[in-house]
Amino acid sequence: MITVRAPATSANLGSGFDVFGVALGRPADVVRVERADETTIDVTGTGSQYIPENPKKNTVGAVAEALDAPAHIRIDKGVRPSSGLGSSAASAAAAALALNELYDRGRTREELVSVAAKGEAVVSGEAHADNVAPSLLGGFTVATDDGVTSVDADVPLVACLPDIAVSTRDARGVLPESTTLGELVSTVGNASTLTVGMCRSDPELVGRGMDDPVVTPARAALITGYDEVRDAALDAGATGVTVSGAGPSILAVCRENERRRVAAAMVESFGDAGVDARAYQTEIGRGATVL
Ligand SMILES: Nc1ncnc2c1ncn2[C@@H]1O[C@H](COP(=O)(O)OP(=O)(O)OP(=O)(O)O)[C@@H](O)[C@H]1O
Ligand SMILES: N[C@@H](CCO)C(=O)O
Repeated sequence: MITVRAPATSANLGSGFDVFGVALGRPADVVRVERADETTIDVTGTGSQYIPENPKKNTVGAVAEALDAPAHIRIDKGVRPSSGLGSSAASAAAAALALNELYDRGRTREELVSVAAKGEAVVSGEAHADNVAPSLLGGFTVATDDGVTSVDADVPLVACLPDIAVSTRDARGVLPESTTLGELVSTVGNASTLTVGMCRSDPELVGRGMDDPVVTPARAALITGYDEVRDAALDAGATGVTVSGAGPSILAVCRENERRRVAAAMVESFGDAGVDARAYQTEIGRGATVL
């Protein structure tokens, strides 16, 4: 039996839609695999009642098929589904690393990114790698059609998860089909600022570089209280705030000693909007680990 812990992740970071991602220190999924003649799946943990155990509908089923590695797979969910914290990707990343070990397939972590992304296609119809890449590799990742690059970064974060669900499929449905040249220039500038900030582990630059004039405004409308929660986080000292992945979680970047204050302000502001929420005070973390 092989057991793997794979972390939650935050994709997009505003200006890096479908490209940027970071691994979070917590929460995480834990996946156990044992060889079997055919794949079966059991799911326990947070939100497990909403997750299909049919291998054709669960992200780990697609991973087992891609690696030709049938197994009994037990998923203990620490990352709530439809959270914007890469829940479906955490299971897929953990399964990819675990099944690679179990069947001695010899794939590198970089090679496993495209395997785990096949799991994401089961959920949203497209094989995005921007959550599975950081969940496997850790740190800050840049996933493009040409492959994945990553860098370790030390940046304090708060991920605030409201008690509402937004599916990736629905959140992609509200996106504009085109953008202006001015918005393109601004997005490239911000994404570049953010990347330099990650290389320097500089929360000021990372926060400033998260601004995005195209995707985030369209999605904010799906999250009750978004504008108020963002303003509360900024007032409490966050250097930047954006929608985490496809939402509804909201991600704030801050300095080390301001995480607690930012987390409290975000939860209180969601409360004022009539929405229960919890905040993870975390940081950019490492990738999946074999336990
Ligand atoms: N192993 C799994 N873990 C979690 N969700 C799964 C899994 N397999 C299939 N799903 C389905 O995927 C959907 C959740 O995925 P979705 O991409 O919408 O959310 P997310 O992974 O939390 O968010 P994001 O990708 O925006 O960070 C739910 O409908 C859930 O039933
Ligand atoms: N980049 C993806 C992440 C969620 O799977 C999106 O924002 O739709």
